[in-house]
Amino acid sequence: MKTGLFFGSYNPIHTGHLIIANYMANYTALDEVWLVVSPHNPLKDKSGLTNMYDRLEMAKLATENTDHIRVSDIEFSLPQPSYTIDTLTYLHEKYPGREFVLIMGADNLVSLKKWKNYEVLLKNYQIFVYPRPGAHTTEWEGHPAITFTNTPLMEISSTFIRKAIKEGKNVQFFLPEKVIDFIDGKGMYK
Ligand SMILES: Nc1ncnc2c1ncn2[C@@H]1O[C@H](COP(=O)(O)OP(=O)(O)OP(=O)(O)O)[C@@H](O)[C@H]1O
Ligand SMILES: O=C(O)c1ccc[n+]([C@@H]2O[C@H](COP(=O)([O-])O)[C@@H](O)[C@H]2O)c1
Repeated sequence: MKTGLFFGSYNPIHTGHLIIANYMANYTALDEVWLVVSPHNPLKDKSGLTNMYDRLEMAKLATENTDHIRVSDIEFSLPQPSYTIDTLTYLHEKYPGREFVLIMGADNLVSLKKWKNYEVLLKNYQIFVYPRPGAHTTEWEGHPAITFTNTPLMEISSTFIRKAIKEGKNVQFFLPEKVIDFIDGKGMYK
């Protein structure tokens, strides 16, 4: 079973994430994609980060009726910040029958050399990378662990959405209706 792991803060999950997850789960050699909600990205400041249970709930609401896409809270019970190599080691032990592949945007590949044990990660795992606007990744071209995919480019980010909500703008279609209702109901990002 080839499983793609799409790690993220998902603060909040948006249509960009969902299109990538759909593409990876249904248009590539992967059998499934797990959206792994990370409590705390080690390279990001924790202030301004919505609590992980709300981020998890939004990811679940967004993927309720999707094929081959699941949401994982596996990092909630692991030490923080969330180092991907440690999560992979844990998952490898827990699911010995699965082959895990990492999915990341080119923006994360640009900072990969700052990640904990990134050489071990590259030695033991395949990484599917898709383009993000402004991310320059030429130094990685031809690397045996890295596969660049042809997913569409979408210039949308959680930062953009949080700012738009704060400014009272309409965010319809940037994220699923159910997630918007959840955010409104809790008065988040105001
Ligand atoms: N519009 C998008 N298209 C494709 N991939 C995206 C898009 N937005 C985010 N991603 C990717 O999804 C993963 C999780 O990203 P993350 O949760 O940090 O979202 P983000 O929108 O980049 O958030 P933020 O703006 O808060 O940094 C990362 O690998 C990131 O590259
Ligand atoms: O392992 C690391 O050193 C490491 C460094 C930076 C980011 N990550 C992970 O990469 C994922 C993407 O984070 P984000 O905030 O861009 O969605 C998230 O799961 C982080 O925990 C992991």
